[in-house]
Amino acid sequence: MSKVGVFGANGRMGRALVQVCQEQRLTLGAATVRAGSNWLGLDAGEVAACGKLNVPLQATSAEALAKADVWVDFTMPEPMLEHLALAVAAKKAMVIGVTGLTDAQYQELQQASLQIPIVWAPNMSVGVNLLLHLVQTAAKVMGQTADIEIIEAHHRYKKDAPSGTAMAIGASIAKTLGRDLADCAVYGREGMTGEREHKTIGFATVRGGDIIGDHTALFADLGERLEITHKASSRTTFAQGAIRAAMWLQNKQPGLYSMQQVLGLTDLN
Ligand SMILES: NC(=O)C1=CN([C@@H]2O[C@H](COP(=O)(O)OP(=O)(O)OC[C@H]3O[C@@H](n4cnc5c(N)ncnc54)[C@H](OP(=O)(O)O)[C@@H]3O)[C@@H](O)[C@H]2O)C=CC1
Ligand SMILES: O=C(O)C1=N[C@H](C(=O)O)C[C@H](O)C1
Repeated sequence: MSKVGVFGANGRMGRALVQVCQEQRLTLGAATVRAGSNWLGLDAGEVAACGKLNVPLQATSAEALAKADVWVDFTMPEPMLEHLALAVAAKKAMVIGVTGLTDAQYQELQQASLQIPIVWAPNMSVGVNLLLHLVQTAAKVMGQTADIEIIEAHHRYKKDAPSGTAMAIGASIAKTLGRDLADCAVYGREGMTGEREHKTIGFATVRGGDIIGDHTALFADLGERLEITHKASSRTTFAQGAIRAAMWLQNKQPGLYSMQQVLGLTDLN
């Protein structure tokens, strides 16, 4: 069984990942935090409130990477790319949940996947990955006449917008309708915007409190509307998905794999 390593183990998702490793009796090989962090040396299990695991939080380094077989990263784009370079050098598999990547950053991730196996997904929950299929069916049936809007809500601490999941929903719908999301996306509206342009896909972002993550794809036509909504009520759902991906990566060849592949959802449509 692979030993799991967690980058950013003091973060919201980092702590959820340590908890899930403990619940599933997996071996947490190492857990890292940024160099100079106040959390250095604390026990990863105690920080995650799941009991002492005798895994001290350490700074990310080649030495730390050697302690696990597969590394999970829910940090931020820039540190994630630094972690990725270390993983490539050490030939370690990676599960990456970081969102808000620029095109150039995503291309770096793709390049790294020529050398190591990587799962990257903006949302690791089963429900959202199913939703990504359901919206394709809705788009096929209603997408030519309905107005399509994607609404997402997250906690006050979230740094990127729209969420990575909202972007993936938009991309999935646009692809089904033969549209280019870069051309048809509208990110928020203000002032005298004029009437809605029919073939656009709108995005609305809500930020507040401790909302874990809500996403709605709205297909609004004249006389009726369809709303497909997913609401996460715990970060555990994302962490369980990530750990499932980590186990799935065992003995995989280098490549960039999706959560759809991990969950066996690739031939639903
Ligand atoms: N794919 C999915 O299913 C999900 C994806 N996410 C994504 O995961 C990411 C993290 O979310 P969340 O856990 O809420 O965020 P947090 O802010 O709670 O955690 C971020 C972690 O990254 C570390 N970090 C940030 N900047 C740096 C840096 N420059 N160098 C080293 N470490 C750094 C933080 O360390 P420090 O405390 O020292 O700053 C912390 O450990 C986001 O991109 C989010 O969108 C979230 C949930 C689900
Ligand atoms: O930052 C978060 O919290 C989340 N981010 C992901 C995203 O940007 O889609 C997934 C999830 O909704 C939680």
